[in-house]
Amino acid sequence: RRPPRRTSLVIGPAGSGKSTYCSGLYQHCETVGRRIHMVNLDPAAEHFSYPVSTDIRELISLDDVMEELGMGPNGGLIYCMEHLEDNLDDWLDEQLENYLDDDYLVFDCPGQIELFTHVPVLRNFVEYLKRKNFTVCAVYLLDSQFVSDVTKYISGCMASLSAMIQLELPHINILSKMDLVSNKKDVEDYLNPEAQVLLSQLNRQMAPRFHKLNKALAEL
Ligand SMILES: Nc1nc2c(ncn2[C@@H]2O[C@H](COP(=O)(O)OP(=O)(O)OP(=O)(O)O)[C@@H](O)[C@H]2O)c(=O)[nH]1
Repeated sequence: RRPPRRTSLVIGPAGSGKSTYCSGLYQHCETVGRRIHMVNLDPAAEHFSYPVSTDIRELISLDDVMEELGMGPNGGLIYCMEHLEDNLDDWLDEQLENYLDDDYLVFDCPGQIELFTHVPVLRNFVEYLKRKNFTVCAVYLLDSQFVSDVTKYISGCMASLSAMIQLELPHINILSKMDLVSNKKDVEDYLNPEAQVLLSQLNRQMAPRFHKLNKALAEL
């Protein structure tokens, strides 16, 4: 049996820094002599700061779908991803044949949160990769502004947790845009937060009728 091939799925909300992370990772691998290929899975992407080896837009692009089917950007995106799903066993199979077993593949995904919270497309994509003998890791980018305030922190954690549950993959959270954080100590406080501290911060900001909900969230 061949050893598993390695890949990661770069996910996270729109604008969280996925493409920038991919670009940094590409440069790092180039420097250390590791063969890496970047796969663009965003049918709406236009500019890249890394060389794209395989591009979903060769199969389908959001512009074409919106123009030809009269769909809006979100419905069109889901349509494109479902089209990809329907073409995994031919189009993507053919693309993956170009790579060697030891090559590292990185999939730069679209930022629409529904793709990794409740729509099954990415989940099915992951199952496909596993069938093809890939080990898959989820890399979840979160803008560091989400660790500047307790309500944003809860919302950021919930979105990440939802991706963890939906994809069931080894999961790495990465805080992006750390250079924009003026007080690094604030971030440290959120890395291993005490439930009780979160709860009292939440309760201070919110009306008493939310206190029971806050307690349940802080415990989670
Ligand atoms: N200051 C700073 N800006 C960053 C950093 N990472 C990303 N950005 C900026 O944030 C914006 C969005 O970054 P992208 O890498 O395009 O984010 P994305 O998640 O790929 O975006 P979508 O594909 O549209 O979902 C760009 O203007 C980047 O230059 C960072 O570490 N620091």
